[in-house]
Amino acid sequence: MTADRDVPLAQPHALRAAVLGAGSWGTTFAAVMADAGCEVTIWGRDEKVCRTITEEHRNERYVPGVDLPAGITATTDARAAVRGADLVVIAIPSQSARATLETLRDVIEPDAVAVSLMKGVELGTDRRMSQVVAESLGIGPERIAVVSGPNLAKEIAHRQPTATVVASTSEETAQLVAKACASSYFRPYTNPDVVGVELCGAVKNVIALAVGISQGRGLGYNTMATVITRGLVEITRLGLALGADAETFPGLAGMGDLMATCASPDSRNHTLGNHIGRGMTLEEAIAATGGTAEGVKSSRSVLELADSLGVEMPITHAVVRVLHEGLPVDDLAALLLARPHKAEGV
Ligand SMILES: NC(=O)C1=CN([C@@H]2O[C@H](COP(=O)(O)OP(=O)(O)OC[C@H]3O[C@@H](n4cnc5c(N)ncnc54)[C@H](OP(=O)(O)O)[C@@H]3O)[C@@H](O)[C@H]2O)C=CC1
Ligand SMILES: O=C(CO)COP(=O)(O)O
Repeated sequence: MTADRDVPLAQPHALRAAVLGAGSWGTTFAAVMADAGCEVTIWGRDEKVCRTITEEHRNERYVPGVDLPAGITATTDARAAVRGADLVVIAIPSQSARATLETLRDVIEPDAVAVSLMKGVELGTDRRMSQVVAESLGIGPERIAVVSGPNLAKEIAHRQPTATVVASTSEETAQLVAKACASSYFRPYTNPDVVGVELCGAVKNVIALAVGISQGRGLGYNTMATVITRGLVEITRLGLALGADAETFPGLAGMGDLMATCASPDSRNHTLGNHIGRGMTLEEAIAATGGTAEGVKSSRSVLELADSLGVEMPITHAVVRVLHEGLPVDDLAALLLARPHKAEGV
């Protein structure tokens, strides 16, 4: 059995964490870890954002209206943030992870654990983020964890309760990271299935784009339920081809996150899809959405990965055709349904 396992709530402790990324999830996860008793330093690119986090305990640009724990500091010096950190948490767009982490390879502590919060697949290499982290920081899988689940930052920033999955091939590492983020409103479960948990996080963004596009075209809940359900099937198919555990897909990182992202108007992927469905160009939709919608780029790398394994992903394929190959949005539904008869199932 490798399903999500229960983890007792952590006692406060003083792990030192560096969070790379002062965006909505980096800032929110920093607050989660501070609430769990960690000493947290955020690295951000914007001097003003860093100053207001440290001095006013606010990040109005990315987490408006939220008072952050007073102990969190922020700096524009990534190397200073990482030096001495027990945990290096990465919350920047997936496509920028490799370049950023390579500059920190020589300062990360020899026993530090890297924690990926990113939900994407690298373009050009089709690597999952834990693979990018391993290659760019030069560390083994036992020092890497992935955190993924139904974790819309805006809700968590307001301390609304949710659960998540901490995945690592090392149970010790998974437990460490789970304890570093466990609180009364944030409930981690551990899972050794890094491949499955990461794929779920990356591909659900693509499925949320498809749901958003359908809704933007005025299609209803039957269509939404069909896309979500068949979306989970194609995520599962890809995951199994990559050696993931079948039990991960109906869990928090799979069905849980898929539901949250496809249903919430706060999801950037869902929102961006909606803009496309209403007739915006991709550039207009990206600008109107703001923030990182990972599915736009990862739709292509996920499809490449699937093609390389001979795995069919019709919804992902349709999203790629609409976003990147000029297929009119009105043809999306037809493309999803115009497939030869097959029995239901993976
Ligand atoms: N928001 C959410 O609810 C959740 C997000 N995630 C995942 O977390 C990751 C980060 O997302 P999120 O925080 O929401 O994104 P945001 O768009 O809110 O913030 C992105 C952050 O990354 C920085 N950044 C942007 N481009 C680069 C670059 N080229 N190099 C280095 N830093 C860069 C931004 O800095 P600047 O402000 O200077 O541009 C900003 O600090 C994504 O993979 C996302 O899928 C996972 C779970 C929940
Ligand atoms: O991953 C998320 C929720 O778990 C956030 O989704 P978006 O990136 O679409 O906002």
